[in-house]
Amino acid sequence: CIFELDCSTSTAYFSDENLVALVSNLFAAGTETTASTLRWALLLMMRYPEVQKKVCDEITKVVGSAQPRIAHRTQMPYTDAVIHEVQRFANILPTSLPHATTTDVMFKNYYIPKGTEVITLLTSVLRDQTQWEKPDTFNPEHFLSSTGKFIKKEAFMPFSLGPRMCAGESLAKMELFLFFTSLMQKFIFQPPPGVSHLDLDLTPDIGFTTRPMPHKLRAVLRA
Ligand code: HEM
Repeated sequence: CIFELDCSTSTAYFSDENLVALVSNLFAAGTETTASTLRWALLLMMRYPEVQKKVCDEITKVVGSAQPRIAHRTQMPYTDAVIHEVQRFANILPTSLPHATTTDVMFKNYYIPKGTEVITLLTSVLRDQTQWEKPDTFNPEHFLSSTGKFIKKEAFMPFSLGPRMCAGESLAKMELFLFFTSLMQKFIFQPPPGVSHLDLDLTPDIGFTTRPMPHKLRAVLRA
């Protein structure tokens, strides 16, 4: 079970109770995460208008006025890099989910007995100074080669790793691409009148997921 639901009261796999827990978990795991990432994306586009402009230019060139489709992604390295960098920078689940050792483990000279709760810190990888040129700065170039091609990075693991990594990774990636490009195709996002983009505060709010602070934004219809 993930989040707050307790599945320990039923022993049968296919009980109503289990079904309700599973469906609730899917909603909990699948909505807040994607929504928070998109909120970060809009805030970062307001904060970095030059990045937003490049995304819009790529959308105009590749998608035009058509409905964005997942097949467009491979032709849109800049937008792909921006979405990856939003996820890296936003780091929405910094401590992933708690796990427990199923056997006694020796790890880097530490003895961890069976049944010990283990919390992995995804921040330590997503902001690793040895892996990223500017770990604490929003910088889509982290995912771009010198010729503008998208490059995969081993240290990109906002969905965690291993057998219990995020079950919705592919769905989440599709959702992020389609929602983000559809919004950027239709609107330019700007701070409200009188607020400079340089003054936008990127300090995260406090909570189980790392969300941005509440911000006002202006969505101007693109001509
Ligand atoms: C930006 C979006 C998302 C991020 C960053 C994210 C990240 C994560 C992370 C870090 C975990 C914990 C992995 C671990 O325990 O090691 C997780 C688990 C999980 N996620 Fe996601 N997730 C996202 C979207 C989704 C979506 C859209 C769904 C499906 C509707 C989903 C379903 C799940 C489920 C079912 C688990 C538990 C897997 C298990 O315990 O075996 N997630 N997610």
